[in-house]
Amino acid sequence: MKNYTTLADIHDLDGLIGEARSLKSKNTASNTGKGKTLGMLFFNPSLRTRLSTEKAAKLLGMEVMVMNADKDGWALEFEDGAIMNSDKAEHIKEAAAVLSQYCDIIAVRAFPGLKDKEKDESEYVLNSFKKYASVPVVNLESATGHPLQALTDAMTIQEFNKAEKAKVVLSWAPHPKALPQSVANSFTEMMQRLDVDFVITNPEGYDLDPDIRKDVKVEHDQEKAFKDADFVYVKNWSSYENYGQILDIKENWTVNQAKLKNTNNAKVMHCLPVRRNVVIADNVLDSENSIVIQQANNRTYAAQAVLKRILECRK
Ligand SMILES: CCC[C@H](NC(=O)CCC(=O)O)C(=O)O
Ligand SMILES: NC(=O)OP(=O)(O)O
Repeated sequence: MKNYTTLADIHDLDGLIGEARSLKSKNTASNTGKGKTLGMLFFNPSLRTRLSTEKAAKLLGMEVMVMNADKDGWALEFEDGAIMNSDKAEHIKEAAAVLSQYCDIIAVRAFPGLKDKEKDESEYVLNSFKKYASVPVVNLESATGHPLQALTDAMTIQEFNKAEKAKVVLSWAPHPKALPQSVANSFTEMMQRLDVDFVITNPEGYDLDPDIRKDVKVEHDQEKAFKDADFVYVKNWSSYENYGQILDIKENWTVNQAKLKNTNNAKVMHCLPVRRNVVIADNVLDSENSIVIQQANNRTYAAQAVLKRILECRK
């Protein structure tokens, strides 16, 4: 594994999930990454990704450097050939080349602007780092995907599944802000690689990118979708077809205990952070149905397995 920027970088999914679960059961440090440095750049906030990936790197014996690139770094120019006479102080060409001298792996978080679909879908930040860095690049959530989260989610479903073929439902839920489709996109891609019965439920106007959901069933009636579900993965995303917009939805899509009545006593998942009583009600998050904390714990081991594969590939 050279880079980990999309789920296409995973060629042996069962093996990678197995490695993550094995690392979790051992939970001991190793020297795989001794003398190596992970550099993490955050252009947006984080709790889980920042701390779990740092822990993962340190469990491998790596040094870690973290930077709030949006606050502490120079404003970066990503356009090739730009005449840099305005507010951008440094070109990604120099920034990525210099970082490649300090770090053995560069990891980047850069959310979409949600204003220009084409620009966001170009993944210009992540792909510029891939183009101009001379070391592997890891996606800590980008404009269109969150592959570390999706690997974690697959590992968690495998850990908790009791059904021969689990029914997994990705359910939209409301949110006061316009959020990326990234987590929902990567979860949707990942569920298509697992042997599960996968359904997406969202209001009209919130269908995800058809190139990502392909022929996955989309049910605009949340109650119908929840019937016999073993896992309900809850996440907000802004409209894709009315790009970046929040639409006026009359029905109540907040996931509460009453909505789980027709499920198969479903386990409820969310990548976190979660807006309580807007996205998911307290009576779900504080119940046995919720596995969001166990899910967040798995971020460390998913990241450790990915970093380990990248380091082993560099030997
Ligand atoms: C891992 C999730 C990161 C991000 N979530 C948010 O930006 C939530 C922010 C908020 O609730 O104010 C998202 O939805 O992609
Ligand atoms: N799920 C996730 O990526 O959380 P953070 O945004 O806190 O890193």
